[in-house]
Amino acid sequence: MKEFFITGTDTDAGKTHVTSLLLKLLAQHKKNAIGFKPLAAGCEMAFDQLVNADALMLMESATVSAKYDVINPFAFAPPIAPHIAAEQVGVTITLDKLSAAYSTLKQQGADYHLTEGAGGWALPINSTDYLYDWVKAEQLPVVLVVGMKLGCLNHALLTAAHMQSLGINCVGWIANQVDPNMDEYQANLDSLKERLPFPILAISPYSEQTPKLQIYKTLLNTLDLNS
Ligand SMILES: Nc1ncnc2c1ncn2[C@@H]1O[C@H](COP(=O)(O)OP(=O)(O)OP(=O)(O)O)[C@@H](O)[C@H]1O
Ligand SMILES: C[C@H](N)[C@H](N)CCCCCC(=O)O
Ligand SMILES: [Mg+2]
Repeated sequence: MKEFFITGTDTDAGKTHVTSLLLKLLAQHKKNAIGFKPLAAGCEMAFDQLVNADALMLMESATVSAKYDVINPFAFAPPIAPHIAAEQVGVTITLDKLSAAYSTLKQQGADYHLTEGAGGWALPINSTDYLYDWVKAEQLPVVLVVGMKLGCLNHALLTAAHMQSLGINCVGWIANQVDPNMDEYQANLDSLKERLPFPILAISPYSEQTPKLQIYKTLLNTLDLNS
């Protein structure tokens, strides 16, 4: 069984975009894979339940299916910080509840479990805990999606430094070109390659029509897709 937590430099960094591509890559290699979106804020009612576009996209890209609630156990309507949305409806998100939901996900028969975070790395889940506390408790290997835009150097380097301070195993990062007109894109990419303390796994070029990954060998090694 392999498992990864996909975090990002910020909300809209492209975590869902990249996680969906990773699930499709696993499908191409005939792997049983499932996505997990534990916390989703920004949901709509459909068939009497709140559903989130990220969770639906992960479900579409996965080879293993499961009921919606299993993929997305915490769903909130307003597109705001999840712990605030939870408080508004009297829900308390806890580390134990997240772990219980993750156990259920792991009973669905997948060999790969890709969990998408929410927002950036330092996401509060209640008044005292952060989503990274859960990542640490579960000892999940982490992939950092860097949304390539002005400001991403600071976000990426602070995220990496904080992960290191917690002893998190970040297996690598993926450059996601969210801004097709970013000035000095290549120089920024090189600056991150030089400074981030973990390897680049892939580049996700800007594409609205046919999203794809430029895969580095490090990604195939990380996902165990060499054979
Ligand atoms: N490589 C790309 N090319 C073109 N569009 C992209 C790319 N990556 C992301 N996008 C678009 O940018 C937006 C934000 O991406 P995405 O939803 O994956 O971010 P996120 O990190 O998952 O955000 P959230 O914190 O809400 O979960 C989406 O509309 C997505 O389609
Ligand atoms: C609504 C949005 N798309 C995400 N689902 C939640 C983003 C939370 C960001 C919290 C923060 O860091 O300020
Ligand atoms: Mg997302």
